Amino acid sequence: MTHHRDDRTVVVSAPGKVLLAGGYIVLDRKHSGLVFGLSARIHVLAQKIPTSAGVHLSEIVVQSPQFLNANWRYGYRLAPDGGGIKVTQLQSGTPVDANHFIETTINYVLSYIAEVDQRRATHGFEASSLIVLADNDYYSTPQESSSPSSSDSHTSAARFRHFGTTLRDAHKTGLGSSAAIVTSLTAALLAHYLPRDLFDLSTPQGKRILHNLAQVAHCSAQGKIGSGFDVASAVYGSCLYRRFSPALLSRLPAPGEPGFGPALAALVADETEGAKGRPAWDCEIDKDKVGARLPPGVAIRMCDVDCGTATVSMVKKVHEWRDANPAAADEVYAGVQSKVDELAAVLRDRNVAGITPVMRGVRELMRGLGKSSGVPIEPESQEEMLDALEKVEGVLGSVVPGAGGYDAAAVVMRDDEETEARVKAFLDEWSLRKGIRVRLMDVKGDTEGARMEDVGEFRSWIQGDGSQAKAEDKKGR
Ligand SMILES: Nc1ncnc2c1ncn2[C@@H]1O[C@H](COP(=O)(O)OP(=O)(O)OP(=O)(O)O)[C@@H](O)[C@H]1O
Ligand SMILES: C[C@@](O)(CCOP(=O)(O)O)CC(=O)O
Repeated sequence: MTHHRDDRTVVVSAPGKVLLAGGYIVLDRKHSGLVFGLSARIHVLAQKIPTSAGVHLSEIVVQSPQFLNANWRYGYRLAPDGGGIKVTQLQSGTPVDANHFIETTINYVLSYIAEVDQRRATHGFEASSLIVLADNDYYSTPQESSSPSSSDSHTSAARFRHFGTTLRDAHKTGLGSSAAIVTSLTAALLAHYLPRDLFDLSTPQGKRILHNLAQVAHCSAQGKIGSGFDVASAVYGSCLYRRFSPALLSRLPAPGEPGFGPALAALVADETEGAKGRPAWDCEIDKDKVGARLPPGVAIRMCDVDCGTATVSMVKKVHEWRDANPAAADEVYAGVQSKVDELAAVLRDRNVAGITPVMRGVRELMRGLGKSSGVPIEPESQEEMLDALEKVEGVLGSVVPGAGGYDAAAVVMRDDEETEARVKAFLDEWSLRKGIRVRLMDVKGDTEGARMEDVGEFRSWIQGDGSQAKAEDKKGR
């Protein structure tokens, strides 16, 4: 097997998201949503698997060391007739749950790479190891488990907690783990296997490739139900987002089918045509309308409510109501859209006094949409809590973000220790009084999207002696 000089050791991270305003309406291309990236990131480390001389491995191993039984091994082969690279999960020993998001992403990304880098068609892919490390706020921490991840010899162990459960039993906090993992895994594979002239995350072209490919993989894994705002913010960070036409993906053959590889590469490169002969990717990702930073002294924080919400059925019910009541729906959707635009404007213009009235307006309209459609977008329990929370000194506004429901709540508040202490005290008291568990997470709104990380910070996760990482680390800067 030929050694590819490009099989670099890399770490890429992508942020979680919070859709502050525009839930439901952003599913319709006529409208847009205001999404912020979060400081909680999912990191993926990609490295070669060291093998002894003469030993040839042909697999990709993915590990998520913060969870039990979270190791997946994949084999891959070239499918005939341009079907791309077909990936299959290999099982040995204890059966492992399939990880649909990871398997689909590897399938799409290897197929893309084989298409754009012709050397791969002849030499194939060397074995690689991918390690997924999620910032702790993605999951509620079980009270009984506070043990650090893996062995204490890992310097980054405290930073990436072991959750003491399988992924299936983990309690997500709703920060968009699937979009962040699909995005960081896509970028890590691209950066590991491709030379820099074909993929460089620091360039606009690199970000476009990452965005288009991650959207396609995420949509496929998710069953094409989302607007894609979460992948857009995982790549670009905070933005005003208008979705792409759903028809864009409809002509792509399924992985393994004849013509899949070339069709995927053309779609990612945006060489296919959409409506009226325009490029197929018609999404709009506007960072200028949101501003490069939050107003000084203002933070977006998240409260973990530790309950789940069934987003898919909520979307279905809202759409049923909209289809049955088009005139009323148009009016509510237009109202929400004007609040989306106003909120983006007050944040961009650093108009701190303007935040409270606009956010109240967002809540009122979303509550109305929920009541009309019979969907608990801002359920009474959340309404009561947010009303009380907004009375805490330093809180500027709050909202049940995204699809709403019983998941996390977002709070826009003064970014100082006194306000944080007051909010924490309020949530402690509220939890006690209501017999629930609500807590302020460490995560904050952050405008940056996917980025290459310093490999040196992840040295303890590198297999072998880490010397390759040291060399790459120097090269990368
Ligand atoms: N740390 C991880 N390691 C491996 N896979 C993960 C990890 N975190 C999430 N995933 C993948 O993402 C899936 C969760 O995606 P799902 O869309 O249900 O949640 P989400 O994106 O966090 O939802 P929300 O938008 O409500 O925040 C998991 O089933 C798994 O496939
Ligand atoms: C309801 C919807 O508009 C937002 C869902 O957001 P979240 O997953 O609850 O953060 C769906 C979507 O845009 O994909």
